[in-house]
Amino acid sequence: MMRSKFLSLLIRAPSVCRSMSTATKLTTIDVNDKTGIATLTLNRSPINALNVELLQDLNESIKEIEDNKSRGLILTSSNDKVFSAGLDLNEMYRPDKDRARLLWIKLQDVWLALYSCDLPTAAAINGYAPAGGCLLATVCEYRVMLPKCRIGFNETQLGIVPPIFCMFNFLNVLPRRVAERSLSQGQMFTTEQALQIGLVDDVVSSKGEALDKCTKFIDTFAKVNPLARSLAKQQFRAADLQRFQTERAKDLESFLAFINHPQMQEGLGIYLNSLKKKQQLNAV
Ligand SMILES: CCCCC/C=C\C/C=C\CC/C=C/CC(=O)SCCNC(=O)CCNC(=O)[C@H](O)C(C)(C)COP(=O)(O)OP(=O)(O)OC[C@H]1O[C@@H](n2cnc3c(N)ncnc32)[C@H](O)[C@@H]1OP(=O)(O)O
Repeated sequence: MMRSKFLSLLIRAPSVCRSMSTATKLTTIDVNDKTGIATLTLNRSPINALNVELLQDLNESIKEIEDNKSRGLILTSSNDKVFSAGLDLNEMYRPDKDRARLLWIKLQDVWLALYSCDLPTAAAINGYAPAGGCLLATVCEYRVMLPKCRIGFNETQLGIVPPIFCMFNFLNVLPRRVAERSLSQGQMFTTEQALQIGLVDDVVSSKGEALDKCTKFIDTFAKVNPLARSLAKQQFRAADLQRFQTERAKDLESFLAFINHPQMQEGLGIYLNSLKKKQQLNAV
């Protein structure tokens, strides 16, 4: 009797989360001991702009989660309004050349690590996800998003050619025609539009609900052999990965040439200024 009561208490005990990363990092990992699923949280205040250090921490966290044999990976943000603002424009404006090179290499590494990740991946998009933010969300296999946010690749609106990995992500998620049009127009979608075109799988009203939906998605693989699942995923993605490896060095040089172009620098300065001005206007 005592034993069965003890057992039932154990069964009903709330799930316990273990933290795997140190507090000094710009990412945190929480592994739910009950589900075995790791939640990887972007934690660079104020807007999770992707600088060298955040990308480095993301790479290390993804590896840590894979090495610890988690059952799945959920990507989210600690900010309740912004999932990620994309690349940190300050790393590209009047750049330190070595850091700019490192920035792009680390972005490529993060994309590669998530695109080829052995685990099922899901994004709980709890805020705005422009450009690099959209890259992180769409590299995952499943997405849920909070209402009244925006997501998309706005690169062409900024005069930037979206790199090939943006195209791979969109082609995995959207019909080809929609992917091509939205990338070439630099469209930003509202949450509701994103749901309508299939850019996100579901809309939820809170971050907690987003994490629950992502957990449920990862649970759909519970009875599937992990090796078979992972190899099936690799099979779908192999051609993109091969093309990426062939073009990665050229992609890096194009990025560096592009951001070092005087016109691009002028445009970036104006854009950064307009973002700051927006805040000044809000304060008036
Ligand atoms: C085949 C071969 C091809 C090779 C390819 C070749 C070349 C490719 C070349 C280049 C590719 C470069 C790719 C770039 C991808 C990117 O990710 S670029 C980044 C795009 N991101 C944006 O445009 C987002 C802009 N920001 C916003 O829309 C809003 O800030 C927000 C995210 C919606 C948040 O709004 P919120 O109201 O909460 O905050 P604020 O707007 O007040 O911002 C706070 C603070 O942060 C500054 N800021 C905003 N975004 C960025 C950013 N991305 N980087 C750095 N700083 C940013 C903003 O200025 C405020 O600053 P403060 O006033 O000083 O506090």
